[in-house]
Amino acid sequence: MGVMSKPRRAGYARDLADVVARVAGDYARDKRLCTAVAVGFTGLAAYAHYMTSQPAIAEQFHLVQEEARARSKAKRERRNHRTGSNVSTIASSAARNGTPSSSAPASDNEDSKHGVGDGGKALAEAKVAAPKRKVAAVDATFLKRMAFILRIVIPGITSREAMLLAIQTVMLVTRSFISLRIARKGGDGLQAVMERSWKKFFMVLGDFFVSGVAASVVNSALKYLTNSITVAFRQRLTLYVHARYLSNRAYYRAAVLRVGNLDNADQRIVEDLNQFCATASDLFARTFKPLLDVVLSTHRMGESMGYSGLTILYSYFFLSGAVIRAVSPPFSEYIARTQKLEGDFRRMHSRLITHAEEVAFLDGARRERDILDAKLDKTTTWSSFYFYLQFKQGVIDQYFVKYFASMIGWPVLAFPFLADTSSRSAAEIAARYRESDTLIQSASSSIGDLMMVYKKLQRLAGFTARVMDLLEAVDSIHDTNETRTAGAIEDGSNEGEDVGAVGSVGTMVREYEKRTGLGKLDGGKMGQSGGSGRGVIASSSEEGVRFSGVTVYSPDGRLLVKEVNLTLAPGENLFVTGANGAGKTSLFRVLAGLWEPTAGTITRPDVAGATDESFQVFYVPQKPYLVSGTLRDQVMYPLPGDPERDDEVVEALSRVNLGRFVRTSPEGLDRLPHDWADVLSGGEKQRVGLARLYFHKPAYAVLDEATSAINPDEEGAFYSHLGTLGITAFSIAHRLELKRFHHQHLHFHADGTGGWTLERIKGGKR
Ligand SMILES: Nc1ncnc2c1ncn2[C@@H]1O[C@H](COP(=O)(O)OP(=O)(O)OP(=O)(O)O)[C@@H](O)[C@H]1O
Repeated sequence: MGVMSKPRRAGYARDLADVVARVAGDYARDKRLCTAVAVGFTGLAAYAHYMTSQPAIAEQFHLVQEEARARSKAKRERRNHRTGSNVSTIASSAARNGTPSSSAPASDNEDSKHGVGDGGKALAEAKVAAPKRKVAAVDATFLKRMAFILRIVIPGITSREAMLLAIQTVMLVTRSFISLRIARKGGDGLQAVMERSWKKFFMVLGDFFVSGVAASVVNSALKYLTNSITVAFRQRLTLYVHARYLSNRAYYRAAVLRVGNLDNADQRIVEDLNQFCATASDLFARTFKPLLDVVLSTHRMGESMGYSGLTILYSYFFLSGAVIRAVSPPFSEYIARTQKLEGDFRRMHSRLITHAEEVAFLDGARRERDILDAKLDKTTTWSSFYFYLQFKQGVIDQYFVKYFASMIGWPVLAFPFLADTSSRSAAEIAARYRESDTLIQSASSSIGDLMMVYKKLQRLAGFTARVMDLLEAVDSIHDTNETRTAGAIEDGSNEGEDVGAVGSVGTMVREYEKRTGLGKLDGGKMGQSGGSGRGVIASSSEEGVRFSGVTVYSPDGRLLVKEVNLTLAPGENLFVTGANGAGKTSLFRVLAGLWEPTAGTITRPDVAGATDESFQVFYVPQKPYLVSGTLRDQVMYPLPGDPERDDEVVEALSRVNLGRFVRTSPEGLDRLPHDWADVLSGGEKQRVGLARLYFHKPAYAVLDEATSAINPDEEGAFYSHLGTLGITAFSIAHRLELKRFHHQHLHFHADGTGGWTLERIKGGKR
């Protein structure tokens, strides 16, 4: 290319300045537009300034910057220590900076509470050694996670989900072909008008009529299929989680013992899984269709106007896409955080519903409102910040993907026609121009859609992180429990019926971790519950229960009871006393297998016919749990209601003086109020607990202040009936009058040394 002469360059510059001045002048003459723009922009700028200068939102900017700094520092350090021993950098630097680590929010600190004596030390070591969870981002980790989740939601090529995806693929192809035909017919219609051919015009019209019908069916079908895929994915994934969350008491370990760092499990299972599935199935349609449209329209345009202009257009898209992705904030991570805040807010409302009566009695509405408002404030502050970032990013996205792209597309479209020296008729050129115009617009908007897929991907990555955290947590909680079950409790009676099915999934998760090198959650590695888990719970063919040197710590590491030795023959009732918080219930948590003893051995007999631990040691608390269901369901819980056993249910209810509930209600045992907890008085709730005990007739029952709200006159009859049913009672109580129904008395000193005394009760009767 020759060097341009000076006067020529000056001429071009003058022309350019002239064009700019004319465009500006033309714009300025459009008074209405200018006024609207000036007013709108001023309002927007004022609002944005007001929002971003709010201290809470300004604080968010600060925190996010700090986090980004901490993250890149951690990344650098990880690169330096590829061996991976020093992996807690994000958390520690975030903590130093006073910022939460989004990957393991708040719960990092909570974990340290689980340390228990030696066990606590082991936990701390496990925590340091455990690889840090990755933050949500569209990267290799995301792809591995997606591949893993997809294996769950699409279990095989003959599955319903695979079929649905196949039908959707065919529909998407059909939709693209219809679009092509409509573009061609648009050009043909113009040609018919220019040639003044009625016949051709009506043929085009007829074609539009048919294509329109086909397009509307296909469009609706695509929406329907996307929704169906969402539902099918959700069902698979939620069943998968339920199978693990509700086996081996994983829900208890997660909720009460905080194993697995699983916050807001309810929100994750109900909301996040659904959102993930909806985003994933939508993404498929939104990626596949534009991709196909681009390929097909490029091919068609290439035929009519050559490929060189298209190459320029596509290079532009490629480059601007890379730039947009580079300057985009980490929205995936922000979505995960939004979900967490929403979950926290929702949990506070659930608590209010659950404890409505206590709050009302205490007139705690004001305090509750403050708590709820504070949570709302956190959520809305974050959302305002998040949407502001989205707005800023949206301006860049819109301009480069939509408007600047059309500016490049136009000359690409027009040049080949401007330079056309062939003998084609004007009508034919107009028809092809119109067709190419439609195609280039559709290709540009498809590429725009594809570039915007990164946004969807970020959204998906955010939900994927939440979902994968959930899957890893339920798996790790389940696994530690499984190991414990296999190693410590030898009777195998607590194997749930679905454990087999779950086992294969557990293997999948482990394989996934091995393959990907992605670590489990810290809590999962800890292998602890209430104690450090050095003790053993064993079953034997001997009768009775024996505690040998049993030591129990609380989950927050306090010694509750040290080296308890105690043997109880069947039918020998134990009376347990001690100050509040002494550890009375905890000893029986250990007996029931909820917690592990830190040291010692608990031996309990194999109970014939017992299919679950809860049937060996039946727990009756001061405020029994009332399941959602009928009166029959209350008594038969945890078994499902079975009308064939109504006689037994009625007998149990009559024994605890609740027979009138059956007699006075027309629905009898089928009575189903909104919530039994609102219907029954405190004493009646306790009676339901006792009726449940009579119905199940377990070998052992822990009665934890179970008769505190019942007339003391009835307690003699109660203990005597337990004897008749062959139930051995461990009674935790503060009222010494109960002592006479027992044979041994265990007293906890509650002095921090784990001290206790055991005495035989003279003349204890049943
Ligand atoms: N999930 C838990 N996490 C942390 N600490 C716990 C947990 N469960 C119980 N504890 C603590 O363990 C200690 C013993 O609790 P436990 O319920 O055994 O007391 P208790 O003797 O039955 O008391 P009370 O007579 O008041 O019912 C208490 O200090 C309690 O705070």
